[in-house]
Parts: sequence; structure tokens; C-alpha cells
Amino acid sequence: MPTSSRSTNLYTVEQVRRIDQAAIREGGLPGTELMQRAATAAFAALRRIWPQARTLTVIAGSGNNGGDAFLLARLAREAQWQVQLVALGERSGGDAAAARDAWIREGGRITVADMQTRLPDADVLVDGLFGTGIARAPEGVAAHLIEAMNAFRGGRLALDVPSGLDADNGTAPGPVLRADATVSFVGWKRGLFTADGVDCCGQLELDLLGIPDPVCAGIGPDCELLEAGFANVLPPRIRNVNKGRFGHVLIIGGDIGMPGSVRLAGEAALRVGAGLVSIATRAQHIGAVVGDRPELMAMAADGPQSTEAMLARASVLAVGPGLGQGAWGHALWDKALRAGLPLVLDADGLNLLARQPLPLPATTVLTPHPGEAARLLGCDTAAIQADRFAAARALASRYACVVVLKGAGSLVAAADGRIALCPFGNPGMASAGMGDVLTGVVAGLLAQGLGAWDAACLGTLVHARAGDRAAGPRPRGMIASDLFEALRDVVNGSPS
Ligand SMILES: NC(=O)C1=CN([C@@H]2O[C@H](COP(=O)(O)OP(=O)(O)OC[C@H]3O[C@@H](n4cnc5c(N)ncnc54)[C@H](OP(=O)(O)O)[C@@H]3O)[C@@H](O)[C@H]2O)[C@@H](O)CC1
Ligand SMILES: [K+]
Repeated sequence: MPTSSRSTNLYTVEQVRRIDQAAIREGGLPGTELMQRAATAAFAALRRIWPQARTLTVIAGSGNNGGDAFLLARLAREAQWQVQLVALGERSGGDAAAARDAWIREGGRITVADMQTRLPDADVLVDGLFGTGIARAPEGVAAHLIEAMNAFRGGRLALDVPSGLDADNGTAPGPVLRADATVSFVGWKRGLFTADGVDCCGQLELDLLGIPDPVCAGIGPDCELLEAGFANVLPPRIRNVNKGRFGHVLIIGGDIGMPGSVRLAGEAALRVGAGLVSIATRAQHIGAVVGDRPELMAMAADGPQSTEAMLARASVLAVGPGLGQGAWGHALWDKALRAGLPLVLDADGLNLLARQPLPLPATTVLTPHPGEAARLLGCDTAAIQADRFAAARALASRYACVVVLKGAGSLVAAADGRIALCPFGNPGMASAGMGDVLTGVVAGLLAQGLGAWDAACLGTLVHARAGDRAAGPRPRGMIASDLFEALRDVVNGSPS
């Protein structure tokens, strides 16, 4: 399990509101003080990120996110910056009303936005239009402002949440700000790290606003970030060992025309340290599988006896890469699930499960992408992406196992409701065979004795970190086998 600290905790919007309220009620921190701290933290971040900047365009909505923006505008003006302020609406509510009044009292001017508003040029733009209070897709003047902010030529700093983003789910039901940096307050909102959130926030910073830990006790978190240091959960190896100690992974799949998937999964299992890896595939694929990787063993899965002999030697199964859903694949899948061995199920292994929900072994990890998750839950892909956290939890609970829901900000969910989110990975990993590599990685970790949760968390982390290491600044054109060397580095804890 990742180590718990507030910098790795992810909260729902509701949980952050409860922390705000607890800070005000029990922590002796009035809302206006929290707002002042938020503005101070954001202005400090702005100066750090854009040290040359001296001119500012500030966009303020009518809620407390706008309040943060008014106070930041004051701070900038006090520091002799040239500040222009554009507001949505004539009035502000709650604590933001006092912030707006203070801005006006000190001679600050406000341009109230309409559909013709053009944003003044400046070095940096501050987005205080909407934070966690966004209640619906922005339309009309609000949508116009977001589009104008996206067309702004200077730097863009979002306060708390890029405007338009649903901070719970990372979805954007309408126009959304694409920020260069986001300073979030009180606690990380989980939607910043998954789905559209990963493309909207830019560089992320968190300021706890000085709310002490005891105030947050008992409130969430909903989820935890997987940290780079989690890679150390694999114990160091002693020298007096043999390969039998590190398990025997059997990869089952590779129907006619698809030997590559099992070959990739097999090498991935070896590269994270599995002792032995065998591949059960079509007879005609054996040469292709072991041809340039003689450390793999490959056998023809062409009848019940050969399958049983292979299952008897294995300690962990990975079922699904290139398996197909025909009679050959179905028979192998059925036998494998009934063997009761620790199991990773992917690709057509998942599609077969959606068609025929057999009970799964006690140690099982499912690794669906959103399309496979939709088939398993009997909904469409859009419904999965609309609330990835709920979807991952529903899958883990329905199938009583650990689930890795792949995609930007991959989620690992357990049947008891626990969730971890992987903040690593890059768009170069949206390419053929990457899922097969993840399957092999998780199976290879199960083979070394990790439980389903640890193997899924570590496997997802190691896969993403290896992807980042292999991609460097060149994610486009990265292929799955580019990860192999990097997997070996990451699983041995080599600094990047
Ligand atoms: N003490 C604290 O709590 C602290 C809070 N802090 C800050 O407060 C932020 C949360 O503030 P918040 O709750 O006031 O919500 P916020 O994001 O400003 O938006 C609400 C306003 O927008 C409006 N609106 C919504 N959707 C809309 C749409 N589609 N199109 C048009 N209008 C729309 C909505 O109007 P209504 O829905 O009523 O029409 C309402 O007026 C948080 O992110 C952080 O930055 C920090 O200072 C730390 C201390
Ligand atoms: K904002």
C-alpha cells in the first residue's frame, strides 16, 4: 500500500468541502483567512513559475474561486504589478463578496464580461472563474471566457482547478481551460489526475493552506497516489537463491496470427524478475515466440492433456493476450479459470468473462481498458469515462478481485473500495502491445510472491515509469518492446 500522507491523498470535492468547514469550525481559520492564504500561495507560485512577469490579467467568477482571484489581484497590485480584472457577473457571493469589495475600495477596476469581451494582453493570466463549485457545463459568457483564456498568448495559471473541469471525475462537459500550471488548495482533488484532468492542469502544485492534519482526520481520502518510492515493495534479493523461488508464469493466448501479444507479455514477466515463463499458444507460433527470446519456453496448447500438464507446472497464469474468443480460446480460458491459480486476466480473457461470468480465483487481477470495462459492466465506454472511480470500484466489487482500469491516470481498485491512482505514463503508451506488457509485468510480480493488490499497484507503477523512462522527450513512435530495458531499471529501483 502506498504510504499515506496529505501530499499523496486524493479527495472528492465533497471531502475537500468538509475539510474547509472543519478548518473554519474547529481549526479557528475563518473562510476569509483561507481565501487570503490561497491567494498568497498562488501569487508565490506565479512568481516562481514566471519570474519575469509584471503584468497580469485576472478572471474572476462569482463564487469563492473568484474570491481567491480578487485577493491575488490585490497582492499583485500591492507588488506594483499592472493588473486588469475581468469578472463574470456584477456580484460575488459569500466570502468572495468581501474580496471583491476590498478590490473596489482600493481603486481596482472591474470589466464585467459579455460575449464581446476580449482579454487584455499580459504576461500571465490567472483563472479564477470556476473552482470546485462548477455545477454544469459552462455556456454563454462563461464558455466565451474559457475559450478566450485558451486563446490567451501569455502563461495561464489556474486557481484550484482549471475552469470547466469537473474536479471529481476529471471530465469536461463543456469548454475547459488548458492551464500551464494549477495551484490547488487544501487537498488534491482526484479529478485533476485522470481522464481530461491530466491534459488541463499543466504543472501541479498543492498548498494545504496551513490546515493542520488533525482537522482532516476522519475525512477521506477517497484515493491515494502511487508514489515512485512504492517500487521498493519488492524485497531485495539474497544471493543464495534459485529460479524456482521467483515463480513460473504461464501466459495463455496467441491465437492464429497473434503471436506478438504473448511474446510481449512473456518477456515483460521475465524483465520484472519472474523465475520461469512459459507460453501456451498455437503450435505454429512457437518459433515466433522463442526465436529471438530463447529464455522463454513455448508449448502447443492443442488439447486437454497438454493444457493440464502446463497448468500443473505453473504458479501464476496470465490469460487473454491474443486469445481470441473462438472455441480454441474459450476452452483454454475455461480450464485456466478453473485451475484456481493466481491469475491476470486481460483482453479477450476479459471479453470472455463478460460473456460468461465464471467465479474467479481468490488472487485475480483484471486489467481492462475502458472498452473492456464497459463490456464487463454492461454499459458503454462513455459511462466508464464519466466516472472512472465508480467504474473501477464497481468492477472490483462485482468480480471480487483487484482491477486496473487503464487510461490516463490508471486506477487500481480492490473489492473493499480501496483505490490508488497512477500519475505516471505518457501518450506514447497508447500503442499496440502496451497492455500485453502490463499483463506480463503484473503476472511476473505475482510470481515473486506479491499479493493481488501490491502486484497490481506496483505493476501499474513500474509499467508507467518504464514508459516514461523509455519515452523521454520522444513519446510519439514508442513501441511496447522499448519498455523492456526500462522495466529492468525501474524494478531494480535505478534512479531515473
Ligand atoms: N472557504 C472555502 O470554502 C475556500 C474556498 N476556496 C476556493 O473556493 C472555491 C470553491 O468556491 P465555490 O464553492 O464558491 O465555487 P466556485 O468554483 O467559485 O463556483 C461557484 C460559482 O459559479 C457559479 N457556477 C457554477 N457553475 C456554473 C456554470 N456552468 N456557469 C455559470 N456559473 C456557474 C455558481 O453559481 P450558481 O450555480 O449558483 O448559478 C457560483 O456562483 C474553491 O475551488 C477554491 O478556489 C479557497 O479560497 C479556500 C477556502
Ligand atoms: K479556476
